[in-house]
Amino acid sequence: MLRSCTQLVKGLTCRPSARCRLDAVRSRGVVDRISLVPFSNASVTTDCALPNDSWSPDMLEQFNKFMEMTRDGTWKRLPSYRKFMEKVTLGGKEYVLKRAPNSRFFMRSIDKEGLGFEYVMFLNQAQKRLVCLFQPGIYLEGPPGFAHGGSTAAILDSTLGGCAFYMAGRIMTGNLNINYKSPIPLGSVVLVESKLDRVEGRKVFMTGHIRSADGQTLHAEATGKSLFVLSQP
Ligand SMILES: CCCCCCCCCC(=O)SCCNC(=O)CCNC(=O)[C@H](O)C(C)(C)COP(=O)(O)OP(=O)(O)OC[C@H]1O[C@@H](n2cnc3c(N)ncnc32)[C@H](O)[C@@H]1OP(=O)(O)O
Repeated sequence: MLRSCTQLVKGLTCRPSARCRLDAVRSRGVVDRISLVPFSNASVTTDCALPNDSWSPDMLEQFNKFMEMTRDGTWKRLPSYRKFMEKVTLGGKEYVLKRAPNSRFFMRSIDKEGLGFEYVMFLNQAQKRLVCLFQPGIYLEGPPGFAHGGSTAAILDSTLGGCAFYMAGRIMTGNLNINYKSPIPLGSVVLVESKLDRVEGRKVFMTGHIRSADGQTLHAEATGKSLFVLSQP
């Protein structure tokens, strides 16, 4: 656990409090082509894709590495909220997404930091890639000490779906094929990689995999049959 993220988040300053306010991160490295408007309720508008005290040194190291790559604009950090966005501007067109008043975005539904899905996503539009740094918390347990396969599917779905969304438009998951290769230890840091393979009409084909942060272990892979279907125009 961290004492403070002041020293660990390279080039950025924040108060050494439980909730770091990384304004410097918020103001850069965020997707500009697409505008996402979160709900106005303060309890759900905190950007969760920023370091908090539950992040391990390995998670921070990976975060710093990707933040460095946002400097020249090739990679963008994606903000993330407890409630999903209410408006999306995509390719100049605005979509209003109606949500139930007390609903939560599934991936951010556990309030206490570090217990559920801790993650941050980075998008590379030129390469049609989205990478997610993921640290599974103890509420995601399946086999003793390891992440539940459903949580692995959820982070793959969100990463591949996010990539399909940012690269192609509004989608629904039609089919997600996963081969589970090696269990993911709770509290470890893994890299979830996704890439847009091809678009055929309304079908968006994606590939992806999950590796340990050191690259040595392949935890899971999503095959080329994984399919996201674009909404009807
Ligand atoms: C930054 C964070 C971003 C977060 C991203 C969030 C990602 C999470 C996304 C989700 O969790 S979505 C929720 C889970 N998914 C669903 O509940 C979807 C349920 N299924 C449906 O709503 C519909 O079946 C679907 C929209 C997927 C497709 O129905 P449509 O009536 O719009 O399309 P249609 O059935 O006409 O199929 C269009 C094409 O896709 C093909 N297709 C559809 N489903 C398929 C399937 N399962 N396997 C293979 N092909 C499929 C279909 O054959 C056809 O191909 P062709 O154009 O070549 O004829």
